Amino acid sequence: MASSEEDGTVEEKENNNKKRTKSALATAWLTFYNIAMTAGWLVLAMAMIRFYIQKGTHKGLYRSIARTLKFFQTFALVEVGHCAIGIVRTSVIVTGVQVCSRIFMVWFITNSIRQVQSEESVILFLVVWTMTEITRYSYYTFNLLHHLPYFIKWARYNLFIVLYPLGVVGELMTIYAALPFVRRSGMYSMRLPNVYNVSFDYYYCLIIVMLSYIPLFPQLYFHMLRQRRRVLHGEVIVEKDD
Ligand SMILES: CCCCCCCCCCCCC[C@@H](O)CC(=O)SCCNC(=O)CCNC(=O)[C@H](O)C(C)(C)COP(=O)(O)OP(=O)(O)OC[C@H]1O[C@@H](n2cnc3c(N)ncnc32)[C@H](O)[C@@H]1OP(=O)(O)O
Repeated sequence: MASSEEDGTVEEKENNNKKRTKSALATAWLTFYNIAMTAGWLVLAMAMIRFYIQKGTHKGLYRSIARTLKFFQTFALVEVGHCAIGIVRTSVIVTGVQVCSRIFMVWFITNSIRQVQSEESVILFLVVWTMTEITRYSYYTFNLLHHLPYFIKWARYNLFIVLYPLGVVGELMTIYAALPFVRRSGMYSMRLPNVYNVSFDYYYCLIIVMLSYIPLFPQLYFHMLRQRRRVLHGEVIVEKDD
């Protein structure tokens, strides 16, 4: 009897130790990840400012930062993994929609369609993304280190009110500007007849993507408004499971 109680205690201790090691590892990884991402987006901000000061135009800016942007935005896919394995308390779906829509914008629109790279709308979403990500990743970093300055917390949960819609405007205008080039070139499309007997039109796919902002964006925006109430005003919010 005594020995089984002792066994139970040893097991509990081992489990607690495992949990502590797991959470210390997770915290170490998240701290490293958030510092790297803050640095990455800061590098992008500096590169954009330097380009504009030197050239006095936004034309060519996208090409000059394309590699860094593609790297850091694509790396954000790791965040879907963070949610899936439970090391951050965020919905996989919310994070997945946010990250995938950005990756789609970078790889399948801006990177693929050279003609849109000099549009003002590209600069709009680039500036907005950069401001958001520097704030967001530095918020997570300072929060993990338990030294969160109030202005970063304030910026994280207030700036999005304006930046989120502005980013959406930039993204939608860029996709809209891409439509004529996509239609003319027939890129990423498959016409019948072909060996697979499948037809796909990227032009209509882009229209569907644009329309999908109507149901999806409000969900992301209201999610952030709920987070804002929870973090800044201490409201207890019960989120539905994924
Ligand atoms: C393939 C075809 C695709 C077609 C797509 C169709 C379109 C769909 C529409 C999409 C529209 C998107 C538009 C968008 O791209 C435009 C812009 O982004 S403009 C710029 C403005 N944007 C923003 O402000 C972004 C706001 N969004 C986000 O911050 C995140 O993406 C979001 C997932 C929404 C964040 O939600 P989350 O629930 O994570 O909020 P919190 O930051 O408050 O975090 C909750 C808790 O988790 C902890 N956490 C999260 N991540 C980390 C991390 N990396 N390290 C450490 N801790 C982390 C956080 O601290 C919170 O913890 P606690 O609960 O303890 O406080």
